[in-house]
Amino acid sequence: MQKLMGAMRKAIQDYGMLSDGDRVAVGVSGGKDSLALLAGLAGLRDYIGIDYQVVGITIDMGNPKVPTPDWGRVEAFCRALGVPYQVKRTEIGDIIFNVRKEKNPCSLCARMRRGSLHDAAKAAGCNKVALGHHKDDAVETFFMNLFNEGRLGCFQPVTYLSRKDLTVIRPLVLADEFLVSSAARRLDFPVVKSSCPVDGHTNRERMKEYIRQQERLDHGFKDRIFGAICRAHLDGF
Ligand SMILES: Nc1ncnc2c1ncn2[C@@H]1O[C@H](COP(=O)(O)OP(=O)(O)OP(=O)(O)O)[C@@H](O)[C@H]1O
Repeated sequence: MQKLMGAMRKAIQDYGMLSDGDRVAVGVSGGKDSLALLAGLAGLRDYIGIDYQVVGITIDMGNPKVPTPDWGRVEAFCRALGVPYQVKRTEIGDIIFNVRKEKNPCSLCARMRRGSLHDAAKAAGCNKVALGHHKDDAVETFFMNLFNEGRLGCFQPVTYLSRKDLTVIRPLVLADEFLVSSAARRLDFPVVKSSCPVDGHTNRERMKEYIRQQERLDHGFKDRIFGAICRAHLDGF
C-alpha cells in the first residue's frame, strides 16, 4: 500500500489535484481500483499536508434481473477508514438492459452512471470527484481511441466540469494496475463482484488482452506508451 500511496501522492502533487478545503467524493464501484483509491485518499489525509475531506459514494445500478450487490462490507470498510459512505439507488441497469435492450450498452451506461455520481457528489457538498483509473486504464483508453476512432486521446488526470462546477480527479493515474491488485489482495479489500451482464466481454477487455500480449513479446511496452502520453502532454498528462 505504501508504494501505491507514493504513486498517488506524486500524481496529486504533479497535477495539483487537491487543495485545502476540498471535499472529495470517491466513486466506489466495489472493484479493487476504487477501493484502493478510497483507502489511499483516506490514508494520505494524515501526511500529505493538505486539509481535505473524503466521502465514498456508490451508484447502485439497479438491474432487477441480477441480484443487488451487498454493499455492507464496503460500508464497514469506509467506517474503519473514517469515511462517510452512501449508496445511491438508480434504475440505470434496468433502463439500459431491460427497457432499451442496448446492443452496445457501455458508453450510455458510463454516461448515465457518471451523471448520477456527479449529482450525488454535489448533493453531498463535494467540489471534487475522484475516479479509480490507473496507468493501465490510461494506456488501454489511448489504444481504444487510436484503433477504434483513429485519434490520439486519453482521459485527463484533472478535468473541470463547468456546467456542474465540479472537478474530476484521477489520483491513481501514475500507479500500475499490479500495485493496486497486490494492495487489494494483501489488505483483503472487500471487493464486490461486478453485477454487470457484459462484464469481461467488453472492448476494453480485448484491449487489455492486446496490451498483455504486446508486453509479453516486448517487455516495457506499456511503460513506453505511457511515457509517450506524458511527454506529449496528451490531454493534460
Ligand atoms: N457504480 C459505481 N458507483 C460509483 N463509482 C463508480 C461506479 N462504477 C464506476 N465508478 C467509478 O468510475 C471508475 C471507473 O469505472 P470502471 O467501470 O472503468 O471501473 P474499473 O476500472 O473496473 O475500476 P473498479 O475496480 O473500481 O471497478 C471506478 O474506478 C470508480 O471510481
